[in-house]
Amino acid sequence: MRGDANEHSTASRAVEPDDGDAIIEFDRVTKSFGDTAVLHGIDLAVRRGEFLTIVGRSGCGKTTLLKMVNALEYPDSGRVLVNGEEVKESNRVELRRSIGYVIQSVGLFPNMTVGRNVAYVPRLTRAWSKEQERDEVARLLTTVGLEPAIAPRYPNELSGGQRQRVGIARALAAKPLIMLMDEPFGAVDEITRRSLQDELLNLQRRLGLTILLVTHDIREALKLGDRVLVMEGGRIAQLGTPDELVSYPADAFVEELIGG
Ligand SMILES: Nc1ncnc2c1ncn2[C@@H]1O[C@H](COP(=O)(O)OP(=O)(O)OP(=O)(O)O)[C@@H](O)[C@H]1O
Repeated sequence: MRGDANEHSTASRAVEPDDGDAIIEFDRVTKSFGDTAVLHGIDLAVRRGEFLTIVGRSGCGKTTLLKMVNALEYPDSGRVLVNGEEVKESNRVELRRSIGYVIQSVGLFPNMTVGRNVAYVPRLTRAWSKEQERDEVARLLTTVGLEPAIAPRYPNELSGGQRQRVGIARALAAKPLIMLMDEPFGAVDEITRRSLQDELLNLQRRLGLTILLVTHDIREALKLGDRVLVMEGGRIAQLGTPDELVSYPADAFVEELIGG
């Protein structure tokens, strides 16, 4: 999708919510917490198989936007649709199981081995037989660049980068079509971060995943995103390909972000 000649040619044009290929749609979504308005009428369509990165200052509403996709937050007005179905009307448990969610801080279950962590959702849904479980866990650990031999270890016996990889393997185990990632590489060193980014890009292309990834790091957003959503104060400042953002920043805020 990156570099696609059919990509939107204007720098700040949002995809229309009725885009036929959309897997996630936001339709005039607003959200407040008490007196604080956090999202102001967000219109957004994320395409199937798209890697969308979301960037913006702290508190601009990135996490809230992400949480609306897996029903951790609901809009005050407007609609969020996943696969054409309104999130508000969906079965929350099924929806969450079908969407991978990777966040920086709350990671793995500390009292479970790596293997049990990875197999968590398939165990709940009895998707794997006992024999299958060992093979699938090994395959997933290998997929995210880990030795299958770490399966019996506990999370506190791993490095931060290894834990992040296990978190991604756990999310992948549920065979999600959508992955929501909130600062997934925030706590790892620069070299590990780059290698995790590269592996994630490979995985996304190989599996055709739709990924929404929140980051503070504009370089990460430009590297990973087919499109980048820049948020400012609960609004979309710009939505465009990395090239569009760099060549045609929509306003001074985006320009400063890119420049930095
Ligand atoms: N459950 C909540 N109750 C009250 N206020 C909340 C709640 N969740 C978020 N907020 C507020 O909403 C605003 C947006 O929060 P959000 O987490 O979406 O921002 P963010 O862009 O992800 O920030 P950061 O980059 O710091 O994670 C902030 O002012 C935050 O304090």
